[in-house]
Amino acid sequence: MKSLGFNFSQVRALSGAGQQHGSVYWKKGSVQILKNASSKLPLHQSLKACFSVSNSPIWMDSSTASQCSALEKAVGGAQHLASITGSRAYERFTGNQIAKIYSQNPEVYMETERISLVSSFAASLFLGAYAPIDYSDGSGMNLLQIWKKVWSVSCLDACAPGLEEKLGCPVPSHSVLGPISPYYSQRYGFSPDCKIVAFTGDNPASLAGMRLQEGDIAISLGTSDTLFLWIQEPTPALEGHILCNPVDSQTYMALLCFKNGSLMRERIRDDCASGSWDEFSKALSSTVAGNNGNLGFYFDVMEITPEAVGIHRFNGDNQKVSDFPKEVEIRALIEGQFMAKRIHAEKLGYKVMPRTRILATGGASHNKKILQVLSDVFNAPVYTIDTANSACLGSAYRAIHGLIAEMNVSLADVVKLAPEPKLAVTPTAGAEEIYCPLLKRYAELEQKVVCNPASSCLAK
Ligand SMILES: Nc1ncnc2c1ncn2[C@@H]1O[C@H](COP(=O)(O)OP(=O)(O)O)[C@@H](O)[C@H]1O
Ligand SMILES: O=C(CO)[C@@H](O)[C@H](O)COP(=O)(O)O
Repeated sequence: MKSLGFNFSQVRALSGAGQQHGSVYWKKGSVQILKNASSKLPLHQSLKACFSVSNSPIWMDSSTASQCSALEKAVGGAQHLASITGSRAYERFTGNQIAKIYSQNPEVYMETERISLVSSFAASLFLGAYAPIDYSDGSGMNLLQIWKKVWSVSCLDACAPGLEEKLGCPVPSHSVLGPISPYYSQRYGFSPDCKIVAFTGDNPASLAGMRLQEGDIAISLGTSDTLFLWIQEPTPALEGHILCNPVDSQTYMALLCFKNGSLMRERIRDDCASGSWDEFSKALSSTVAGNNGNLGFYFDVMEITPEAVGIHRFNGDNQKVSDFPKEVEIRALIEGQFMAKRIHAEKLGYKVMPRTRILATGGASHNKKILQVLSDVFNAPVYTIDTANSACLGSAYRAIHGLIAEMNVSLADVVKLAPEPKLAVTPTAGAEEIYCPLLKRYAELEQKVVCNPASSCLAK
């Protein structure tokens, strides 16, 4: 941006977002190095000795099953943990990741003075000091008591000793953390008055960028697929996550995460469409809604929602088949991914209503043929915003909001002049009649492919 001539001196506030759940481990004494970083050097040179863990765990890590069981046991069971933190124990959630580091490398843990999320890590760079974790991204750790918005002592104690001190106090997501560090004003020309507003997770930032309203459903088609809703009175359950709302601390956000998103679509695109999205889209156009009853489950890696792995194809008579013609495979993948989203959103209590709007974002939301299937499966119109990078736009909105949020101004008021989402596609006539019975079949077949203790996932 500097070499493009961007005028940093005009920036009044900035915020940002990071993939949720990942964690960064700062070595004892690092805060001084961060504070005193020389503006003559790039940050990576000044900070290279600051980290006690060199490979930070990210959300795709699922190696903490034993820590998850221990956490659920320590607090009185999976539902009880969900009632406290909004989610039962998940492998990628930061508390379980920290517990693993502590149990495998206690000396590394003891050497760590601060643990940041990806979001609060990035905020720390701009602040030149350790930035607090915001309530919304903090809800993805299995550590935050989401009702009182304080760390849960029983969860902290179950994960590692002395953890509260290493996490710092969580703050409302709209908090102004302080002015930008001298490093950034000297090196890039920011005004020393530029404010840093708490950073948050990518999905919470997307909720802000899409200006989600109650009743809307947001579907992000990025590396992972996620689905999120704005809710007033959540009931945390054994499936899905409840997070504090990033733009309104009194309300909540429900989130479902599907690990087999774009990477799965890319794999089928490479196998069945010569690696071309155009060819992939043509296959969707050349096949009929409902795929003549053929449907499939495509999980190259262990899925989060539902817990299942492997590729499972069924013909119209519910018989398992080993392959489909290429075009049928492509439609089965996309229909299957969207049917799963609708079924699991409905399990969370969401109902598709006549006024339902689906707001689509993420890389695959550029693809109209994919959006058409989404619209047909949900029988609802799909909208997109000009930029598919809603997490980035949401960070800009949140930065402006942070400057005046204390005056009780809502984010909706701050961004009311921003362009409205654009209608991308509407449901095809007759889609509801096709997908109603298919959704029922998909839900029944899903029961056959999910992992449960009585059956091996891989054997099916
Ligand atoms: N035309 C397209 N059709 C379908 N998927 C696409 C298309 N263009 C990009 N993508 C997908 O978008 C993904 C990236 O989405 P993005 O939202 O940037 O990811 P992230 O969640 O990592 O931020 C890529 O993995 C790619 O598969
Ligand atoms: O784990 C989750 C949400 O719970 C992921 O959605 C991550 O937040 C990162 O997503 P991508 O940006 O890689 O899709």
